[in-house]
Amino acid sequence: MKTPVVLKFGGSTFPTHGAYDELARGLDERIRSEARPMAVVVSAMHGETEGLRGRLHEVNRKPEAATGAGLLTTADLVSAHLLATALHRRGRSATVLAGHQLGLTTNASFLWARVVDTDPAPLRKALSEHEVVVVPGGQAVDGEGRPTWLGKNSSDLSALAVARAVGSRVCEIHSDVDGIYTSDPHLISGAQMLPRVSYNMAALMSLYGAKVLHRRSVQLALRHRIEIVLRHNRAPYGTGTTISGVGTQTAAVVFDQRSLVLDYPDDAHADSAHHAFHLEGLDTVRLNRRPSVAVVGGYVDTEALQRKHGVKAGRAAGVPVAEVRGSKVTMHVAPGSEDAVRLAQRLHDAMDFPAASRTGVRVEA
Ligand SMILES: Nc1ncnc2c1ncn2[C@@H]1O[C@H](COP(=O)(O)OP(=O)(O)O)[C@@H](O)[C@H]1O
Ligand SMILES: N[C@@H](CC(=O)OP(=O)(O)O)C(=O)O
Repeated sequence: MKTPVVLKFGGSTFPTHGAYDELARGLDERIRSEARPMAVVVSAMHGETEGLRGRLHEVNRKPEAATGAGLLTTADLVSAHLLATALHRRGRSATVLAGHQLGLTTNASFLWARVVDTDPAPLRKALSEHEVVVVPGGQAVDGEGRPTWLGKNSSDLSALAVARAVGSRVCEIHSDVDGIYTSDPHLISGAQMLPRVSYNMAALMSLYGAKVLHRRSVQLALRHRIEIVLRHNRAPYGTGTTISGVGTQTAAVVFDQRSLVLDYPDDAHADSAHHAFHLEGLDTVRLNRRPSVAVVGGYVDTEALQRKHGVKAGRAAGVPVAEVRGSKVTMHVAPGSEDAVRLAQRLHDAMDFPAASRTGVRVEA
């Protein structure tokens, strides 16, 4: 079998049901030109996962984690089947490999599970029998076969896990932006696309909230030397950033309006909270100039987690904005999410980017 192509399409690809046929058309053309089997990881339609979370909490305000994982991951499964059926309509042979069929086994940390074992056999078999294998992002199972979730926005991680399992040297991640920019291009004017970014810089930027890439997916790529190519999710699927071992020193202003800084009475309390969040598999940053922890990306019940670990609850202090200059990061804290955008714009305006690269910014909303 030829080495499969591994592609991921994020939730922003599917604003409407018509988008499944549009993508099926693009994949159909690619199969015709490349004649290689294709593994396509897809995320849930925009808003579906959070819609399910809302429904879950309406029925039970404190659901068990295993139930959360079982329910929330179904949104991506719906998306996978919609893409498969769109491909069938175009005469392509496609199948869906859900979490329980995929060969990814995780620990039992149901909502932020970590992969502990990968069996490539199911993927290889499916790829030898079908032109396209569609994989719902974020899904896996624990050692007892119970559904687990790799966490919020974890389809990128699924894509890298699939690339690793099938031996692909490249994984293409498609989103509503064509690459990593010097700041969120939808919020910060003058943000510039970075054509080549090193694994370390990409991991650092995603740790501080550049949500175009999931941090653990970059770590997996680095460990197995898989190149990540970021592309736009609409035809002609323009390529922006390539992430590999090579990349120039970068300046950037990174933030996510959902992130939160928690202040603690002293360093010891902040350290315990940071440790507790880490044990839960969450991305948190311990600020070094104050007894605080930044919980990056939101969607976390920080109070419940602190209670679970017997940690004194931190006080919400605002939204972290990271000023990155090479490997040096300065953390700023904005009082609210709108202030974070204004602060990020000011910091970005003050950065000295070469004039030539101010042109050529490609963002399609
Ligand atoms: N530095 C950055 N570079 C590029 N995109 C960024 C950056 N910081 C934040 N983003 C945001 O990441 C978004 C893409 O990630 P995401 O919403 O998870 O897409 P998808 O649903 O396709 O997976 C973009 O719409 C952009 O607003
Ligand atoms: N169900 C996932 C889908 C996902 O990973 O999203 P995206 O690829 O769009 O970031 C989530 O909402 O977390």
